[in-house]
Amino acid sequence: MSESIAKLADQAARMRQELNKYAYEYYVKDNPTVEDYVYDKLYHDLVAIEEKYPELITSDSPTQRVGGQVLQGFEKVVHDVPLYSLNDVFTKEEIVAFINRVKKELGENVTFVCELKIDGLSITLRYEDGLFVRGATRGDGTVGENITENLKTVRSIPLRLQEPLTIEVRGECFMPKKSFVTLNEKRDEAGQAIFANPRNAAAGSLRQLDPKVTATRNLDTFLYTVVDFGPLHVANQFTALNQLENVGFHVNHERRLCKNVEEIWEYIEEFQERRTTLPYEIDGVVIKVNDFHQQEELGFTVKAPRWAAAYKFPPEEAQTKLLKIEWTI
Ligand SMILES: NC(=O)c1cc2c(=O)c3cc(F)ccc3oc2nc1N
Repeated sequence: MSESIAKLADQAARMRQELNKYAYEYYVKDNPTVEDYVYDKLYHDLVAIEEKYPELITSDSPTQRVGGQVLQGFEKVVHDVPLYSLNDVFTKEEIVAFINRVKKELGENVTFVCELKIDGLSITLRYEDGLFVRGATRGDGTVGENITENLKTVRSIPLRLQEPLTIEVRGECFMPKKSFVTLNEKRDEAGQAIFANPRNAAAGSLRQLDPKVTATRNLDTFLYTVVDFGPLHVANQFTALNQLENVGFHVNHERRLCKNVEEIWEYIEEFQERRTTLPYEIDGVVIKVNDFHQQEELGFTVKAPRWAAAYKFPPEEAQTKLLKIEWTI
């Protein structure tokens, strides 16, 4: 590589770092430090360099987010570690039973983490030396579909982590409510079938064979699990979530440490109230034992972790029916 090309390569690398930093501030920290036109100008200048010298293009360049070719289909991906589902609970009594069972096995010294249950699609993301190498759907928990090209178009998914980590992380890909309304308005105007809910719209958008279509759907993510938490050097779920955000992932901020059923129920009631005001759909609250060693002690059943429970909100229409019944009595 000649002297001037080497200098250009360095300049392009610095531009990518700057652009990825702006994207992290905007999509992950929700706290942009520059106006959009600054980002757009720098992005435009990087595209100009890469168009002139394609050999300088790297996989983590933001210009590579919207993939090239339309796929014929999705390759199968076998998950080294299965993506389990969660045991659902529907009442406070069932939460009490869950907490009592956990405390019976672990003793009284247990802390729980409550997280919002995002109503999207489970995804798993693999990084090697900090670079995004593969993204897949949950599928049946053991075999999913390789949707890397489509996930690369999701702006909150980092193409390069802030540290050169080799890890696999899991989370939810979802369509924000505002994007869902706009998409359905456009589809309705175009005489196309509209999506029933944001979850279906996200599923339909991730199953597009043409990444250029996925790129228009304004999908977002919240990550919540590190498959092998070794590289992150964290001992519990709460710090794992903080670390996931520090290395570049979008993590939901409404997470809360709870010591007992009362605190858990307080969190549930708060978000049952706030549910309609959130910019994304949730269908409940996930309650997890916080300490990873205690999680390992409890382990898994065939289908679900014994150290977590998903409290499901009553469906909204049922809630209004309930209100009506109370009113007539
Ligand atoms: N939809 C969600 O927002 C959400 C989902 C899961 C899971 O499905 C899940 C499945 C497991 F086997 C273990 C932990 C989990 O944690 C989770 N945490 C969340 N916040």
